[in-house]
Amino acid sequence: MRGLAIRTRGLVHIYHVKEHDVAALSGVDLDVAGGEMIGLLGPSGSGKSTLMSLLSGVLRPSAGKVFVGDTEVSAAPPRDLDRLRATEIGLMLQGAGRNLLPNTTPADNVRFAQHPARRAGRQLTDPGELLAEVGLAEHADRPLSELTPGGLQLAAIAVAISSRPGLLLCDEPTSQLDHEARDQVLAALAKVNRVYGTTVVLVTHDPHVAKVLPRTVTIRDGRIGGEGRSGEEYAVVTADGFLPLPGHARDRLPPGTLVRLHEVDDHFELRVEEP
Ligand SMILES: Nc1ncnc2c1ncn2[C@@H]1O[C@H](COP(=O)(O)OP(=O)(O)OP(=O)(O)O)[C@@H](O)[C@H]1O
Repeated sequence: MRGLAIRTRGLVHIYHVKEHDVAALSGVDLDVAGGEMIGLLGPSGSGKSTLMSLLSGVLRPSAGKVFVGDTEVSAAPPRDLDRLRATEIGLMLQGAGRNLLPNTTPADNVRFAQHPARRAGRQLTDPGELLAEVGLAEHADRPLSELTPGGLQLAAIAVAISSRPGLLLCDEPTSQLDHEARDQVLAALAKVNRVYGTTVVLVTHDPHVAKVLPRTVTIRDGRIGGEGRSGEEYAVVTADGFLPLPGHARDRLPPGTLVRLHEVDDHFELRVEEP
């Protein structure tokens, strides 16, 4: 039962588009302990999917480093990345269908997904057992077309964990599901995390999902804009000493506002200098 830790330092990613460059991430320092389950939150376009692609080695950062366990993903040669994704990093793309082969069954999908891990010499769990773990025992050999949207998402989870990876990355696993299906998907992910110690990182826009996660990290404008721990919101000091303001404070403290940081007994106070 080993979950892989994540460490990113000074992570920058720039997309080069024809006429201009887009800075999707502008210096992300993120630490996730092995065996944690965290949510990545943030407005559309803030850089969450880019961060997931960098963690899985699908993209290489423009600058900075990504470590997953002992592997420096940001510097690993393609062959090592292929092996890592076949065995140690499970990736669930947004939309169940993108993770599944159509016109087949959940069991066929898991079996197919296990090929690369089998070639890498990994000991593998029986597809039926994996599907039972996520709650799909009765649907293992049914055509995918008979599954509900929630069932398809559970099948996608089984595919993503088919090699028993140490890290599971899920992009919006509960989007477009009704409440019951959302809770089943969340329960399946929590089980993978709890029973196998797999580190789980999931992107979500759903406040309900964010609320039930022990830790959330909010990405804003390509940086870590804050963290939530058991429902409490925190700002996070960056490696170079910056402190991003939480969204609600930003509205009241426009750029250029002068503030003073006072140390008072055992805490700090932020005082706004009146113009
Ligand atoms: N392939 C690409 N080429 C150019 N720009 C891109 C590309 N992918 C993302 N971007 C830009 O990078 C920034 C971050 O995008 P990203 O998809 O990582 O954000 P996101 O937080 O995942 O958004 P969403 O919640 O809408 O999925 C955005 O400005 C986006 O337009």
